[in-house]
Amino acid sequence: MAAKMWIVKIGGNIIDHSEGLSRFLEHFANLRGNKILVHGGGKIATRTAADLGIEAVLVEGRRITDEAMLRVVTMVYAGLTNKQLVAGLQARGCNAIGLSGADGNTIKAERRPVKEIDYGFVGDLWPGSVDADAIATLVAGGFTPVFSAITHDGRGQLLNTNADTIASALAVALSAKYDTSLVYCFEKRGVLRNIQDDNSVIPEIRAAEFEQLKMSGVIADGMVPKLHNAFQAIARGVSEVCIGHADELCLLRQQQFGTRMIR
Ligand SMILES: Nc1ncnc2c1ncn2[C@@H]1O[C@H](COP(=O)(O)OP(=O)(O)O)[C@@H](O)[C@H]1O
Ligand SMILES: CC(=O)N[C@@H](CCC(=O)OP(=O)(O)O)C(=O)O
Repeated sequence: MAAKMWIVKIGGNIIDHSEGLSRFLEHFANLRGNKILVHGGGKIATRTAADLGIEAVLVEGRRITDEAMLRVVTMVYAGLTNKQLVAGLQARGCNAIGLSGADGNTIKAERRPVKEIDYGFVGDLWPGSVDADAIATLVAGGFTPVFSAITHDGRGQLLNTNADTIASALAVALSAKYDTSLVYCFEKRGVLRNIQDDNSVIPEIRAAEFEQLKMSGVIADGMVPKLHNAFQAIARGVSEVCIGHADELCLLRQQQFGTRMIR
């Protein structure tokens, strides 16, 4: 039987709160089996850009990334945030190694083609984007990779890539080698039937129900692309995808964590 691999993604709201982040890092460090952490940090990038007099523009949840914004997101995601997470995990006995997609050529992207909107230096992934062999070598060496939302095109250009998409692509690629679970951690207890009610967690969502929940407005905003990535992963062979609160990561093993996606 293939060895277990957990791909865990944390969103910007968790990274932004030091106490919640400490609790999450503790849970993640204690998670048994092979594991990879993927992080965003969108809120911090927006704040840092504002401090530098650069306005953030997001279209359908994707950041328009001109040269100045690329410098900011590279500094924030691949720099400060990544290194703080790595240091936090090292302090908890987890041998983390921080990576962008350029490091070890682990994740290659293509600049998003200009249609109605020019997103600038935003990278899209394709099925061959992830070098699963390179990542497996690090994992076999005892390292826990921590991926930021920065990739490259292989021709010297760094690109900003949505962290949920990176997590999904990693899970799909690593499914060929491991029994892979993809876990999205955020600040709510799962996909909620009523966004005002933290106890209205929907335990399971089937692919067929996703459209219906979107149409009725139960699922909105950032949850739409997140679930799209989740179902794409399931459709492409990932064993398990779930979404829940960063504080409840310890419930994963008991299968009591948040919302589970079903094919
Ligand atoms: N039904 C829902 N259940 C939970 N969250 C939802 C739902 N519909 C919309 N959302 C919103 O989706 C957000 C998560 O998406 P996003 O902000 O992109 O997450 P992250 O930055 O953590 O990856 C939540 O903060 C919440 O406001
Ligand atoms: C292209 C694009 O939009 N990239 C994202 C990458 C960070 C991210 O995904 O962060 P969260 O998980 O905190 O949202 C951005 O710059 O916001």
